[in-house]
Amino acid sequence: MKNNDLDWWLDLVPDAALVVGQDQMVVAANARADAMFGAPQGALRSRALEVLIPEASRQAHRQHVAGFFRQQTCRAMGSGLRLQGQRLDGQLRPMDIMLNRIQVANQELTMVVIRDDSERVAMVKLGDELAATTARLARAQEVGGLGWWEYDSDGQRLIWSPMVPAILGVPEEVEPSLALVAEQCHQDDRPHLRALHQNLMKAPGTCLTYRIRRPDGELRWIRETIDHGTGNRVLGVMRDITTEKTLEDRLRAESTIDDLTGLYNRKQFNRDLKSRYADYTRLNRNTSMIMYDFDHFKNINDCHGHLMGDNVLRQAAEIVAGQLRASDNAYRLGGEEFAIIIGNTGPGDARKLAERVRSSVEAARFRLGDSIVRATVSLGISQFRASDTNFEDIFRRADEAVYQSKSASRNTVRVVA
Ligand SMILES: Nc1nc2c(ncn2[C@@H]2O[C@H](COP(=O)(O)OP(=O)(O)OP(=O)(O)O)[C@@H](O)[C@H]2O)c(=O)[nH]1
Repeated sequence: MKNNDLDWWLDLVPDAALVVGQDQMVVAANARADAMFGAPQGALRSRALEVLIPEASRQAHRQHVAGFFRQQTCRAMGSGLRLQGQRLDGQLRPMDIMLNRIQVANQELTMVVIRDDSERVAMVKLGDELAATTARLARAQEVGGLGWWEYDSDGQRLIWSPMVPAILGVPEEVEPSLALVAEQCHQDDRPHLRALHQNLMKAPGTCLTYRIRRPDGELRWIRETIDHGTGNRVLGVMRDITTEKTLEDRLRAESTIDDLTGLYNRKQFNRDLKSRYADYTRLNRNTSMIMYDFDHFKNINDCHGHLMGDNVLRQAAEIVAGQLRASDNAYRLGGEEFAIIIGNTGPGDARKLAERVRSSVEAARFRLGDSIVRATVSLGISQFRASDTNFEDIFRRADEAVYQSKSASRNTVRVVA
C-alpha cells in the first residue's frame, strides 16, 4: 500500500481507526477516530499517540507497543482488561482496541481499530448492580420471612418466589400452587383462605392472617396481603409472622394491664392483694378493698350494642380512676367486675370513696355516636380480718358485700367488714 492510499483506505474502516508509526506518532486517522477523541477533523494526524492514552497507563502502553512490534501478530489489545482512551478534552472512555501490523511504502506501521466500549461497560456495570440488588433483596426477603406469588388470570399461571416454598417448608422445586397453601392451612382458617383464593381478582386490598402446618409438623403464622399485579395479575405477599405472634402472645400473657380500660388486670390484683395481706400479717397495716359490678349490664349490651357496652366500661374506668389517690389502685377483674385496693384506710374512708364512685358513675352520661346511656354500679367493701388465713378471704367478703348490694336495690354500697 502507498502512503496516499492510506486515508482512502482508513475511511472504508467502519470503526474509528488510526495508523501509528514505530515512533508512536499518529500517521493517519479517519474521521470517526477524530470524533471519538473529540478532535477537529485531521487534528490527530502527526500527534503523539500518548495524548490519547490516560496518563496512568502510558508506561504500560509503551512496553506493550514495543512488544507488539517484536511479534508479527494481529491481536486485541489488553484482552481481559478494561482499556480506557483519553479524549482531547481529558475525558476517559472505555475502549476496545484491535492492533494490526501493516506495511506502507516499506514502513512497518500499526493500524489501530478502536471501538467505543462505553455501552458494553455500562451494561456490564448495570448487570452487576442489578445482580447485587437482586441478591440483597432476596436476602432481605429471607431475613424478613417474606415471599411473594403472582397469579396471571389470563394465562391462569402462578409463579412464586423461592421464599414461598421455604415458608411452607416444601422443596423449592415444588410446582407453585395455591391449593397446596390451602391444604397446609389450619382447618379453622382454611375456609377464609379458600374464599380468598376463589375470589382472587376481587381480593386486592385484602389482608388475611392464617396458620399453616408445615410437613415437619411445625405451626407457622402467615400474614398475606393481596394487591394488584401488572395487567390481569394479582400479587400476594406472604409474611411469616410466627416470631412476632409468639412475642405478642407472650407479652399479652405477661401483661398486667387490661386492654379495654387501661386499668390493672386480675393478675396484678392478685399480686397486690397478696402483698397487702403480707403487710397486714407482718406490720398489722390494714387494707380496704372495694369491689363493684355494673347493674343490669346485659341490658346495655342488648339495647345499645356491645360497642356501647365496651364504651361504658372504658369511660367509667376513667371516671373512677379520677377519684383515686396515688396510693389507691384500680383493677378490672374481668367482664363488668372491678376492684379498688386502698392502702392504710379505715372502713369510713373506704365507704366515702365507694359512695363517690357510685354517685359519679350514676351521674355520668356515656356517649357513643348519637347514643347516650346511663349506668349504675353495686359496690361491696371489706377489710382484712385477724381470722383470715390467706389473701383471698378479703376478696370473698367483698364479693359477698356486692351480692348484698345487688340483692338490696343495686346502685348502693354494702360492707362486710
Ligand atoms: N360490652 C361488654 N360486655 C361485657 C363484657 N364483659 C362482660 N360483658 C357482659 O356483661 C353482662 C353481664 O351480665 P350479667 O352477669 O347477667 O349481669 P347484669 O346484666 O349486669 O345483671 P346484674 O349483675 O344482676 O345487675 C353479659 O351480658 C356480658 O356479655 C365486656 O368486656 N364488654
